[in-house]
Amino acid sequence: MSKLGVFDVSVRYGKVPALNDVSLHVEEGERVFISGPNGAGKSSLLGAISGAVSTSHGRIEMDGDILSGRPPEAIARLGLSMVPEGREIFGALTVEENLRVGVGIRRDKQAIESDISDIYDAFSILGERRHANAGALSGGQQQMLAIGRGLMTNPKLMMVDEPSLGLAPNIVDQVYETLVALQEERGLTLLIVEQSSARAARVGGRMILLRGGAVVGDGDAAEFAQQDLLKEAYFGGSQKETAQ
Ligand SMILES: Nc1ncnc2c1ncn2[C@@H]1O[C@H](COP(=O)(O)OP(=O)(O)OP(=O)(O)O)[C@@H](O)[C@H]1O
Repeated sequence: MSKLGVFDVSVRYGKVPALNDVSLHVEEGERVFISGPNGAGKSSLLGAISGAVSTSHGRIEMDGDILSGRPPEAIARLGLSMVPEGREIFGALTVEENLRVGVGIRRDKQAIESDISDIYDAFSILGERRHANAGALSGGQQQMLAIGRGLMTNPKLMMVDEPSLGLAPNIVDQVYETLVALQEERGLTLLIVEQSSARAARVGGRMILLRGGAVVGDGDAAEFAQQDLLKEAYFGGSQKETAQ
């Protein structure tokens, strides 16, 4: 049984189709990048899995439990965590208050403090700034906080929507390095929206390419990066879709 199974899922916004019969499987402990041009349906896919977006067709399962039709809180309780695009941290709350926002759903209250200290170990800047308002953090620090908050529900599967967005390349390196280390430590399964095949190849993992609401590719991120480099060499920057 796969960790995550998406079976023929469609999403529509009124008359606008966003996903058309998408099927994919993610195995336990895998790191899978979802890539594709703007409007391909990447955020809609993550929204459908997390329960934030309704599906018009199909079925989604995690560890054999059917997620489709359940509200986001119930899906979070089953062990799925979502780090949204734009991070959605609470600027007027402190770093530590942000980390504690989602912990109400946890049953293992005694593990909360040790998880907070693990997050401060992984992202030391968050520990140093634990009493600062989150709104005063840099973009990279806010991304680290969003990931930290995503981990506070002790998920089995974490989805991260465009962690690179708006960050300088060296900060993106730092965010990914820690994300990969945390994944290995915790045996997490990761699904990450990442536009850059080159970046995904450097981090390493599998890549699923969406276009027009459909899966048009599934393989090693390094192969996609290679194809994008070739396309760029032949056609120049105008043909690039996933290379950056
Ligand atoms: N709330 C909404 N209402 C109407 N249409 C929407 C809504 N959200 C997304 N869409 C449309 O659904 C399609 C897929 O959008 P989605 O945001 O899932 O793609 P994406 O690959 O994540 O794009 P981006 O990289 O720009 O974030 C697009 O045509 C988009 O315009």
